Amino acid sequence: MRKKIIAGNWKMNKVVSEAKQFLSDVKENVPSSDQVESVVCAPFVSLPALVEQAKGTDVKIAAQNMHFEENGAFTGEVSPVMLQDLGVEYVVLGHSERREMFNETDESVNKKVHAAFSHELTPIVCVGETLEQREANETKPHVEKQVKAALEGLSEEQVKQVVLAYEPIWAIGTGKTATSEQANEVCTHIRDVVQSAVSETAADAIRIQYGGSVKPANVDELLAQSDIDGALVGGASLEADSFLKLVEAGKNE
Ligand SMILES: O=C(CO)COP(=O)(O)O
Repeated sequence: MRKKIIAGNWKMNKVVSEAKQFLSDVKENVPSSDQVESVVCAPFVSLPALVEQAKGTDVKIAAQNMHFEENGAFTGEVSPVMLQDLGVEYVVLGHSERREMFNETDESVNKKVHAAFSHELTPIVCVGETLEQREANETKPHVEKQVKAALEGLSEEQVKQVVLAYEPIWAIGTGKTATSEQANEVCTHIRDVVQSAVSETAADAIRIQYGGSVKPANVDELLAQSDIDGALVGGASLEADSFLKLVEAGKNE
């Protein structure tokens, strides 16, 4: 049985004091990490404070991006070495906003996935189609290409630890959630892709989140689907109450 993973992706929101307030509101109230993984994906500037505050609690801290190189002349970038040194445990890679606005490619995502494993960071790799691709019936081939590229060159053991997040771009921040059946259909396809590209064991173990307008009102139905193992949540993860409802839902399924 795959353990559910609920991750709040704050995107470019919250100053450090707000981030600390959020963590103090949730840290004693999240379910045990034996039951569900609760992850907060925060801007770089808040990571040191959040990692400190999360010590000894069931909240895990994630970065929202990183460079693939360990150090060097990359002005403005943050490296996997720096995240590992801080005690960050997860890193979101290849979010559609980064692919669309910051030139993230399948190739750079794959390099970052390898860099994550070299530095004991668990990658949460985002994939998903645009509305145009969905309407042109290109969802499955597009997502398949992204998944295969992201996992290229990983060992079976590493693939088992990856978290994939299926986020249809047309459902992000729009209030339009994919129906749970639509979401599950693509997540099932992703698992089939992992099975044929890697192995049945890897496909059974890998966790696949859904993301795109997830909120307390629709999370139960999404998590009840056969191939959805969690949620990557933007807007509805910003308030402590709402985040707590989402992680509780992960526990119940
Ligand atoms: O992009 C997302 C999470 O990474 C989804 O954002 P929303 O939950 O705000 O639609």
